[in-house]
Formats: sequence, structure tokens, C-alpha cells
Amino acid sequence: MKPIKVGLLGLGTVGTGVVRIVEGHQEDLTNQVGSPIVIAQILVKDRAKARNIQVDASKLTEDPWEVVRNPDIDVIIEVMGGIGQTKEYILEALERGKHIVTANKDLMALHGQEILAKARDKGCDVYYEASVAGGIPIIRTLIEGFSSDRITKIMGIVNGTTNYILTKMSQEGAAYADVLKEAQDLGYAEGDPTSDVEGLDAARKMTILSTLGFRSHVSLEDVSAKGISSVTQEDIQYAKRLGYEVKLLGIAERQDDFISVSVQPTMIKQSHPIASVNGVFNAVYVHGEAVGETMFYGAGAGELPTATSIVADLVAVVKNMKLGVNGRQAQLSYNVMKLKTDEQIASKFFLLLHVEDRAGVLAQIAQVFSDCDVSIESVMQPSAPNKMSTEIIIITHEASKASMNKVLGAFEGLAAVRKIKSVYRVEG
Ligand SMILES: NC(=O)C1=CN([C@@H]2O[C@H](COP(=O)(O)OP(=O)(O)OC[C@H]3O[C@@H](n4cnc5c(N)ncnc54)[C@H](OP(=O)(O)O)[C@@H]3O)[C@@H](O)[C@H]2O)C=CC1
Ligand SMILES: N[C@@H](CC=O)C(=O)O
Repeated sequence: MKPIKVGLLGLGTVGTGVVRIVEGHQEDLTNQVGSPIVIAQILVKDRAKARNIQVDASKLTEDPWEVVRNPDIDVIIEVMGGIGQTKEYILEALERGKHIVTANKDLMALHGQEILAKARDKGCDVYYEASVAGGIPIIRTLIEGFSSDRITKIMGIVNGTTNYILTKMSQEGAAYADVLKEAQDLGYAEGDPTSDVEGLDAARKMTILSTLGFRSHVSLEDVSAKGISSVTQEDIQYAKRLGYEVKLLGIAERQDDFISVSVQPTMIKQSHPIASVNGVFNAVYVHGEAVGETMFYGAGAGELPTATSIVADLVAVVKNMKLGVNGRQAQLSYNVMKLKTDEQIASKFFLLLHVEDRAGVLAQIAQVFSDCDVSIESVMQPSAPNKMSTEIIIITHEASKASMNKVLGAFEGLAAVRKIKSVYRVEG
């Protein structure tokens, strides 16, 4: 049996997991695809670096073109990260008829359409299951499992690092900076963790999920994104008192031909299954018109969970090779959708305000809500009043984003409101 030869770009957290699974599950993989799978060459930045896996040193190279242009290699697994140069390597590999498996959501969110078009042109496969939600097979699920349905909502925790941080802040009162360091040490965070904590990593993943779910091209600029760096211990504790958890949620919604896609720290009811997804775990809730509610759960980052998705993609590529059907995937984004306006985007909101502590203030605040067409579900005054000011928490009924922006604008000019401390979308 002629072996299938793989070129591995990157031997960090995920690349190491790929080598472990390909070697550790070799017999099972060979039985599934009918050929042994061999990792023939590995690209690294520094060949001399100490590694926590033993690999044949002669396979390591620092020259990407040596791997990408190697005529013996059938499949390239890209787990080095990066956008500009990495895209060049992938396009060159496709040009040479090699199939691609990648975990790179940054690249797929920004250049996925171009890469997939080139792959179709060249009769090659590009699989990217590991790019969203690590070990959860959500991409395959959206493409295949929901092919018969019309998806109306995708809501998920799609970043392991921030869920790890928020969980530790909520359950152990831990400080944000300390937990971020832990997530980096565990290999969950990106090289530059700003993209995790500022919501960009989740926004890129939501770009991919909403493109597949709504079968319409969604670009990164269509996704409004806010991260967790402004979430305070105080917000988390107030949320818990009111029966909510704070989670960084990606939310994509469709109504007729209109969609909205966003990422933001959200207060979600403790009774919703997403509220109990903790640590590095991810979960994606999908609502389909016909199927109703579904949810998918698993490790969202880390060496072996992510590598599981990559090697499953490799198996799919090799099976296609045996059948001679590589590059025959159908066009997945054919709908034309418009973005919802702020008038069309609706949710409940949580507000924590610092207000003057004097008679009549609550009435003034209630008037602003009423003038802006936002109705209040509940008001709570959590702190003991002092002479100068006090805190109030307001939860609204469902209101449009445009109306809520009007309320916030009006508060800026209202002396009774000393500070808008926090505003959260509320779900569940
Ligand atoms: N970590 C995770 O849990 C997940 C990661 N991903 C994605 O997988 C990809 C890899 O992530 P991860 O394994 O964590 O990253 P790491 O930083 O741990 O590993 C990157 C690897 O690529 C090599 N590399 C990077 N740049 C170059 C370059 N210019 N030339 C040659 N080699 C290079 C590094 O070499 P050297 O070892 O010599 O430094 C290293 O082996 C990223 O796209 C990430 O977003 C997706 C899902 C989960
Ligand atoms: N940094 C990412 C890694 C997986 O995509 C995360 O924390 O989810």
C-alpha cells in the first residue's frame, strides 16, 4: 500500500497533537483509509528548539517552500497560524495539486472564499474543521447535518481562552490577568492573546459559522465585536445575584433575508445550557426552523481536541482521494442576505448605573426609557445609598439596539446619571 504523505506546517501545540494522533492511531487510520499515513516533513521556525515530542530531526525544516513544493507530499496540514505568508504557502500548495487541512480561522475568515475557489479550480480539498470550536465537529454539522433545514440562530461560546478566564473569575474570584497567563501556559491562547480577549478570534469564527449556517457570504466587517477586557468582577457578581452568568457569546440571527452577527459579553440565564459551559469548553447552540433547538459541546482549544478535528479532516481528504472526488464540494454560500439595521436587532439589556441619590431620580430615568420606547422589566438598587450617589440595575424587556443607543445617549446629558457603569445584552 502506497503511503499518503503529509507535510505539516507547524509543530506547536496543535502540530504536536497531530503527530501524536497520527502515530498513536496509525493502525486504526490505516484501516479506515486503506493506506498508511506518514508525516513526511515538518516546518518549524527554529529547528534547534527543545520540543515535548520526539520527531526524526531529518524531517524538520525551516524552509516553507521545501514542504509546499515537495512533489512527494499529497496533503498539507497547516497549523502554523498567520495570514499573509501562510496564504501564499496554501495557494502555492493548491497550485501544485496538494490538498489542505487547516486550523487557521484568521485565514479562513479573511481569505476563505479565495482559497476555496482556488481549491475547486485545482480539484483539491480544503478542510478546516479545527478552525472553529476546537474538538467540536460543528463545521461538518452545519454543512451536512443541517443541509435540509433553514438555520435561524447560531449562538455560541467559541473562544476557549475567554471562557476559561470568565469561569475562573466567576467561580474563584480570580483576577483577569492571572487567569490569562494560565490560559497562555496551557496553550489555549493565540500567540497574541489580544485577539482572544478583544473578541476578534470569536468574530472570525462567527464569520465562518454564519457563512456556512446562512449559506451566504458573511465578511469579518459584517460582525460587530467586543471582548471581555471591560468585564468586571462586580458585573459578574451582580449577574449571578440576578440568576445570570456572563459569557462571551457569538450570536448570529436570521430573519427572512436579513442577518446580524455579533460577539459580545452577554448575560445569559443560568437555566440556559450555555450558562453552564465552563473552562476551556465551547458550545454552539443552533436553532433550525424544522429541527428546533440543538446544542453541540466539547473542548474548544488545546492540543489533542484540536488535533482530533484535524486528523478527522485528513481522513476525509484521503477517502476522497481513494474515491477520486477531491475538490467536488458544492458551493456553500449562494444566498444573498442583507445586514439588519440597529432598528431590526433586538434583545433584552442589563444596565448598571451610578445615579444621584435623591428623590425623583428614578422617575427621571424611567421617563428616558419611556421616551425612547424601551420598557423596563425590573429595577434593583443593590448598594446601600450614601449621601451622594447610589447604584441601580435595570433589566429591560426586549428592545431594539437603536432604541437602547438613544437611551444611553440621553443618559450622557442627564445630570442624575453620574456614570453608565456597564451595559450587557441579555439572553435566555
Ligand atoms: N492552540 C489551540 O488550542 C488552537 C489553535 N488553533 C489554530 O492552530 C494554529 C496553530 O496554533 P498553535 O499550535 O497553538 O500555535 P503555536 O504557536 O503553538 O505553534 C506554531 C508552530 O508553527 C511554527 N511557525 C510559526 N510561524 C512560522 C514561520 N513563519 N515559519 C516556520 N514555522 C513557523 C512554530 O515553530 P517553532 O515551534 O519553531 O516556534 C510552531 O511550531 C493557529 O492558526 C491557531 O489559531 C485552532 C484551534 C485551537
Ligand atoms: N485561542 C483560541 C484557540 C482555538 O481556536 C481559543 O482560545 O479558543
